[in-house]
Amino acid sequence: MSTYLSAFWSSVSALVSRLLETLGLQGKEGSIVLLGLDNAGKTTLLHRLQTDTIRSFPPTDRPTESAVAIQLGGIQFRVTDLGGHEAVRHLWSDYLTENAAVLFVVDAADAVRLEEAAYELDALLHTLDTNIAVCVLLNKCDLPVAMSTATILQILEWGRLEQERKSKDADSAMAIFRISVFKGEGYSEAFRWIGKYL
Ligand SMILES: Nc1nc2c(ncn2[C@@H]2O[C@H](COP(=O)(O)OP(=O)(O)OP(=O)(O)O)[C@@H](O)[C@H]2O)c(=O)[nH]1
Ligand SMILES: [Mg+2]
Repeated sequence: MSTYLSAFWSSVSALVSRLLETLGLQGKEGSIVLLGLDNAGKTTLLHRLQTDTIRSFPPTDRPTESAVAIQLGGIQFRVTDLGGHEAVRHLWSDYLTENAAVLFVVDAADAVRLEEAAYELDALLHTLDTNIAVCVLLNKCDLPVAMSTATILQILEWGRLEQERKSKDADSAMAIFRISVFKGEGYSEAFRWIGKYL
């Protein structure tokens, strides 16, 4: 019986490996930089990825790098969490190396600061190499006051940002996902997307 079981599991794992290979995700490694305004939820996300638990953190002042194995895609990511408050945003540019992808986290429930987030995203895209994939995460979608995607896209001027990047490089990649770190929703899809560009 146990021989049957172990044969079964080894064929399941072979099947999963083949599937990941087909998806181009097997054995991949990449580095990701977490950016976005202070209080967006970057450190909470990194901690959830590492431990699948939620806890609170003081604002990040020093960049923190962690290796995180994302189970879903079978990809090993190195994630660097940077502080988002204004005084430390100048550090962002030091981490935008060519093999990194950017996760830009936005607090979808903070209407007051959405324009500030829009300004920073715009500024980032102006300095960023077009071969660096940019994935915007609209976090805190568990809150009833979270804004609709349509409203956020309009305030971020997403259409213009996309057009400007595409006009510089037709192959440039950017995408946007609604997530809730608290509920554990949305970010697996985002990592799966970003995995294609590492
Ligand atoms: N409702 C809700 N709150 C969240 C979620 N994710 C994070 N938060 C809260 O948002 C606040 C800020 O989280 P942090 O992860 O410290 O934010 P940060 O982006 O790392 O901030 P800096 O380090 O200052 O740049 C905390 O109170 C978190 O508990 C979420 O999915 N839903
Ligand atoms: Mg932080």
